[in-house]
Amino acid sequence: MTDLPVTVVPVGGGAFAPYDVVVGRGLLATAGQRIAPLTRGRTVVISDETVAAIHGPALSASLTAAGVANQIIAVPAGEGSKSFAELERLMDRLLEAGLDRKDVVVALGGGVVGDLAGLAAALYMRGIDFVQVPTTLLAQVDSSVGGKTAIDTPRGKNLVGAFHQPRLVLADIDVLATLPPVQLRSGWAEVLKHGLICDAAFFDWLSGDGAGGATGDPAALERAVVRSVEIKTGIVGEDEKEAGRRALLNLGHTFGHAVEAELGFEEAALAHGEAVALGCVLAFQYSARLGLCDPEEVETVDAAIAAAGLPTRLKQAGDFTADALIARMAGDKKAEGGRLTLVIARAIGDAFVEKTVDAADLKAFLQEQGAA
Ligand SMILES: NC(=O)c1ccc[n+]([C@@H]2O[C@H](COP(=O)([O-])OP(=O)(O)OC[C@H]3O[C@@H](n4cnc5c(N)ncnc54)[C@H](O)[C@@H]3O)[C@@H](O)[C@H]2O)c1
Ligand SMILES: O=C(O)C(=O)C[C@@H](O)[C@H](O)[C@H](O)COP(=O)(O)O
Ligand SMILES: [Zn+2]
Repeated sequence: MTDLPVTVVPVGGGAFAPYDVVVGRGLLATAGQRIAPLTRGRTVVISDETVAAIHGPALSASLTAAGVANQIIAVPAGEGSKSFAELERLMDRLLEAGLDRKDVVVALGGGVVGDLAGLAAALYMRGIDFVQVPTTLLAQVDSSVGGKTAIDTPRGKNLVGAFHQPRLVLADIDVLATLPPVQLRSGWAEVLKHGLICDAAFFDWLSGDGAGGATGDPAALERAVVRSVEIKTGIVGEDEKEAGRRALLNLGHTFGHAVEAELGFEEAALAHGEAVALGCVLAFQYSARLGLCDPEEVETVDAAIAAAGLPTRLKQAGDFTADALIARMAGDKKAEGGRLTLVIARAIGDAFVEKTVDAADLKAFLQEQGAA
């Protein structure tokens, strides 16, 4: 096993089997040794074409060295792969590979691969185990942890899915070195979100001394990943299936998902984290409009998000009508009986779920923000 220090964040406390999130450097090279005990000597690695070409060989060699026979199935890179069509192709390839119920699959990639492979694992023979090896910042800080798996439909984001927790998560900070800058920024948005939800001191650090993480500083990235995972696992351990507190992790997402759905998933014009960044600014602006949050706090949020090179204005994402955005928001999974639900905030680090959002007021707000 590697001599490099790692941080192990245990996930548990819920109704699911506990597992570890291991964060550190050089983890890909020793991944085989960590994954081998979970397998019966073989696995299928699910990746996307970009990640498979860059990091597939190292993972494959590590598995082989640990005595785990392996093959890689690669789906096209991008949000378009979170689709029924790609799920069907993937299920068929898993069946063709001859996996049985005791086999384990490994997801090597960003949130798209993790969400798709996780759902495939949840469905394959009614559920087999899977391991997450996240290769984007977003996947390391967020999507690989907590067991939400899903595909999109033209009607909206993540509307078909399952809760299916991984057996193990291996977050190797070194793989982030090959990530395009836009993807680092996108992941940084979910990191900032964690601070905005419940840790003002973390948010201060992210906007100050830790800001280099947004452009790839490995030490800042490692600290940001560890703290994000601690925050997320703390919430998921209490509320796996989003009966209550887990909805906080959706800060920025009701607006963000509406924007993503309006833009379309096939050729996603905006990365998920970019949409979330914009959504967080809108959530804080709306909180100030309701008189809940000090406008100065909104400016601080706006400035930190803009400084990370992330969008803060609706017009930066495209042209939208308020009615279309509200229709999308009403179809969000948090909405109950058609009632709009939003995660808003009293202050940085103090977000809460608001279940009675006035549609007419929200429409006026979106129009003030540039929607038609
Ligand atoms: N399940 C959850 O809890 C959860 C949480 C947050 C986001 N998500 C979902 O995650 C998805 C977004 O994930 P993402 O931002 O990781 O996008 P992604 O998986 O599409 O990856 C972004 C791009 O980076 C490339 N890439 C990945 N790792 C790389 C590396 N190390 N080097 C070079 N290129 C690399 C990919 O090929 C892709 O082109 C969205 O669908 C979102 O809904 C899910
Ligand atoms: O883990 C969660 O819970 C989250 O909400 C994390 C989000 O960042 C993530 O994008 C998630 O996929 C959104 O979930 P959804 O239920 O709104 O589709
Ligand atoms: Zn998200």
